Amino acid sequence: MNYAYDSVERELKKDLFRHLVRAKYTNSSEVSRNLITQFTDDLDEIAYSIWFIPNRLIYVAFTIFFLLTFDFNFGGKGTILPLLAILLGLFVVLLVVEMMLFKRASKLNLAAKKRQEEDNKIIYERINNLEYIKAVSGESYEEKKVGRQLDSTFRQNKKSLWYSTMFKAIPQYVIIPNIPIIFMASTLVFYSSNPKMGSVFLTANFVRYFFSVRNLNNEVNKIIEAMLTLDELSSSLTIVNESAKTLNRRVIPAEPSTPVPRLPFQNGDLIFQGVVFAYPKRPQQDILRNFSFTFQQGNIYGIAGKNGIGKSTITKTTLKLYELKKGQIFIGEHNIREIDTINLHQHICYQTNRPTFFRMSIAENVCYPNQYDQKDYDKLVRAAKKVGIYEFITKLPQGFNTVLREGGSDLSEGQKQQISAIKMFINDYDIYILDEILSNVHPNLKGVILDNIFARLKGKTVLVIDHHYEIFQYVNYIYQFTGEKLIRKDKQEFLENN
Ligand SMILES: Nc1ncnc2c1ncn2[C@@H]1O[C@H](COP(=O)(O)OP(=O)(O)OP(=O)(O)O)[C@@H](O)[C@H]1O
Repeated sequence: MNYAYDSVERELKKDLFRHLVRAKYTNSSEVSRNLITQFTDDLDEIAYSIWFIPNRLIYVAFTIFFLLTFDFNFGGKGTILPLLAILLGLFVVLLVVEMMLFKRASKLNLAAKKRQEEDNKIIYERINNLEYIKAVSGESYEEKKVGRQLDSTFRQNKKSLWYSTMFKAIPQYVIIPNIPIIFMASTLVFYSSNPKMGSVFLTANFVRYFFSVRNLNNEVNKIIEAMLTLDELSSSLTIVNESAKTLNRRVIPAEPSTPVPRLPFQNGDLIFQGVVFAYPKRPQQDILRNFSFTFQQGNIYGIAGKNGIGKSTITKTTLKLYELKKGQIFIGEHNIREIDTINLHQHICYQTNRPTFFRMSIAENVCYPNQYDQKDYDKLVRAAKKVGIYEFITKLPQGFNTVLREGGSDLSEGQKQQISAIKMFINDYDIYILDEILSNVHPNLKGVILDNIFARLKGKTVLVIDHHYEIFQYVNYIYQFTGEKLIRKDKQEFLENN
């Protein structure tokens, strides 16, 4: 009874978490992006809708016309011409300043929009795959970091909003409204010489000033509103972060129902360029320290190294389970940062001594994240035979359709490793990472399975990480990992001495 109640509660929490992460985060980020885009577009539109240059030229024409109706010889101290020249000069200066600010504002807006789009792309990708990552690897995938990144995007958005406001609104609503004031002041000087025309001119400028100020007021309100909305979104994000922390984090398998199209890779070279990496929990302790290396397609690399040196970390960074501190990782010409995580995992076969299983059938599990197709059944049978698990599966009541318990707790460790190895035969990957595979399989059987596996992996990029060096007889090169570099070892000598 209690158990049932607990599980219902757990399901609800999972749902809530899913909702918070998927819907809320994504939504907030999108709202913020739309807000910025709409706001900057609004400013553009307003700026152009008031005629920009023609509007200012009309001011000049009117000013000249009105001034010409006044006494040329104002007080015998000179002619109208110097005054006209000053007014025109002032006008040109204002126009140039305005145009410069406008240009700067447009540039800033464009940069802000571009940055926003890039940020969003990365954030969406990470959020959308959060559960997937947890499901396939059990890695926490830096939820807190995603939250922090979102917060900083918000702060940046707010900053760019301020910039665009300063650069666009100042010329628009501070300089331009004040031009009528300048005109009004200059009119007053001549008012006595032609009160009738002076009154008309003063009224016209006053009306213009009134509308400008009213416009300014509306726009300021709009800016304040935008700022408040961003603040609200920002605090709702904090709530999401807090809730996420307290919720049950149990792994939920990502839906394998949407087939992700495979991205064509030119080649399967795996390239590390100046990679610096530390786990988010211990940010000061760099595990990969300026690590650069190219694993070439067609070669099998054996990687040895003492415990905790960072061999598996090479794998985790390749699978994009974490963000790098510095540097880049490429597959062929593609920076993995640009590749969707699920898509990336369709190119990399990651085999470990602790494989993950979901509460779904054996067939579905070994095809994941691709979908199992009935017509692949024969392939499945052939693969199961190659890894020595066919007999066992056929004895199960539903064979390959037997649904496993979450984590595969109804299988022995060796059986889990054998079933997981089926993946290498039914899917076609570019890169294979074999991290202490088949460690629980009986040595006699393990030898046969390894023969089959390495026969299958010809022409691929293969990394073999292991402390049981017998497996290194299958590799082309042996390297010792130090955290900074891979040091080449003589294969024969290594196998003889270890
Ligand atoms: N999720 C994690 N958070 C924090 N530190 C971690 C995490 N995973 C691994 N580490 C640390 O990173 C270092 C490298 O771990 P890694 O698993 O890459 O080593 P390894 O060379 O594969 O070791 P082994 O041969 O024992 O499997 C270790 O010191 C480990 O304690």
